[in-house]
Amino acid sequence: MPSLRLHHQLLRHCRLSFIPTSLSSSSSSSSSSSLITRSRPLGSTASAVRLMGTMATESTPRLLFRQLFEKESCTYTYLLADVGHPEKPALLLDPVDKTADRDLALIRDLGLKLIYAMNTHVHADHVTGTGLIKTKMPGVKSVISKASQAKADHVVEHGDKIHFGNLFLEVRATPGHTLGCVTYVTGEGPDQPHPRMAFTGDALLIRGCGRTDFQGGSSHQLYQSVHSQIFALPKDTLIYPAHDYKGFTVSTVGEEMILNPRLTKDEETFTSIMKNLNLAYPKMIDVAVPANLACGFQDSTPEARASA
Ligand SMILES: N[C@@H](CCC(=O)N[C@@H](CSS)C(=O)NCC(=O)O)C(=O)O
Repeated sequence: MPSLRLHHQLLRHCRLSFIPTSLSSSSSSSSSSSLITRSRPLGSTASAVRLMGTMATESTPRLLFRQLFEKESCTYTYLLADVGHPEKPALLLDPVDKTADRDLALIRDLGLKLIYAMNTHVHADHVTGTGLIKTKMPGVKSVISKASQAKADHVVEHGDKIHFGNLFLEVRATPGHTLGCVTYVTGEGPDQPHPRMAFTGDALLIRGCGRTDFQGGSSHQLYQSVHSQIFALPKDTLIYPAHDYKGFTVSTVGEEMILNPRLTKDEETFTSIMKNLNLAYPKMIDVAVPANLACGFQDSTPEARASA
């Protein structure tokens, strides 16, 4: 029975806090603990930027994964680390300022080395924890998409790979909720987690999707993004969104392709649904957007931005 199989898959995944990946080590695996690589030519820019020169002995990647919740904005923050690597390099996806201390305490307790604090997009409903984390843990680098036009240490584009230890995330452009939305997907390969995991931000929510009525939103773009970049992933890919308002924690591509009440419709019906959502503007939008364009610093003067 397909629904039962899905249920077992989810249960199995949720019970694992350490996800071992393949025991075989790839001959091409990187020995540095952090790196952002770009497969396309970049003109005069180097095609691979080494962020930390630390050399480590090759080790078996093993994913530590935690889903963390911020209850005021119903935001999920995700912690991922390669605990098979001697440095235990870690990254945080979509941290919130209000829970930054909790997240950093967890990272210290687990003996991880946080290298990236990343955002899927410029959030409108809460202030990102990225700026605060950078001040509290010097050396951490912020990451966001170039299309978001926000300030960060590293701006990434579709196709880039974000390495942490011997694991990596692939960047997929999924505009529509905002112009600069990206989905981060765990890598494909024998040493990478299976099933794959997609961190969809607000592009695809469980049984829903991000609104498209501000910040360069477009229902047409969102529909195309989800269908071409997320629904094209293997059906067992786990969906981890940036928000949930109903108590869901995880879904799969296969499940959303069948059960998502908006994205299973044709594009015209989808557009009409989105036009008639009639949602109130997020309460914090006027504070959050300028702050998040400056890496989460609420003082968005040029001086504050320069020191971000
Ligand atoms: N009430 C909340 C904002 C709720 C909201 O608008 N959520 C966004 C994502 S955060 S910008 C959204 O896209 N929701 C889609 C949906 O269908 O609910 C607040 O005031 O912060």
